[in-house]
Amino acid sequence: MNATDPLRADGLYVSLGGLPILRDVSLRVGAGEAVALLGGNGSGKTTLIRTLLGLVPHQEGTVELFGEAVPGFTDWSRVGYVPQHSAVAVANATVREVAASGRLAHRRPFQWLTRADRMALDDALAHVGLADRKGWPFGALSGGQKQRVLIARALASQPDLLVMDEPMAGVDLHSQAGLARLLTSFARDGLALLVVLHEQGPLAGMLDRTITLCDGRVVDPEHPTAHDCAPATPWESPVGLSDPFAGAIR
Ligand SMILES: Nc1ncnc2c1ncn2[C@@H]1O[C@H](COP(=O)(O)OP(=O)(O)OP(=O)(O)O)[C@@H](O)[C@H]1O
Repeated sequence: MNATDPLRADGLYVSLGGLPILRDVSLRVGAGEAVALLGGNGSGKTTLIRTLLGLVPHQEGTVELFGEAVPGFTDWSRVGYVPQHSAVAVANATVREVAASGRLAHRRPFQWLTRADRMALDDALAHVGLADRKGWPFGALSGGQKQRVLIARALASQPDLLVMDEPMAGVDLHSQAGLARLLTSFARDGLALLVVLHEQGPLAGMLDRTITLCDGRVVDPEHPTAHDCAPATPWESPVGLSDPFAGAIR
């Protein structure tokens, strides 16, 4: 265990709207480590990463980024965050403007982009294969392209820790494989990665560990059945029809 791990959380409890959402959650991500956060719908994955980034307050426990307690941590240029793209609505901004917001923690307010800013931006957009879409309105992109812009935004900050919430959602298989190769090379250079996934998919080969949440708790890999968190069974029609619209009035 290293006191300056990019990310550490111990004994986190979080409630929202009076309901317990996270219970006694502890985890760490070391430099160069790639960790996947798995779990069913509503198990608390998004709440956990938002708590780790100080966006949701925790009632008990501790969070540390690079050895500094959250809240109180200030060096946000070291942290990249890719939210679910559906959570971002900036229809009138261009692709470049959205990606440039990833450089804010490096810059003074109201200053032009420096050469270093422009190079980091161009690199990030090239990495996600969107260099030729710089001037497009963000709102005109497909869901998968938006997701890639948000990844570029996080990469533009040249982070030491990258936290991603379902980055592959809506991204086509070819781009997923490209992103997996990119993240593998960044991890080799020391990037710490925490990524929420529904399935490991193309990232499986680069993951060092997985952490599974069930009902707001980390599932103990030694006793995985301690809570009833079997994967959800496929949806079945109550009348036994395989096509959910088969009984609709036409
Ligand atoms: N602001 C809120 N107020 C009350 N309850 C909330 C709030 N945000 C989330 N929750 C609840 O917390 C639980 C965990 O939600 P969360 O979004 O963290 O799960 P998740 O594992 O990311 O789910 P999914 O895979 O479907 O995205 C859910 O039951 C959700 O309804």
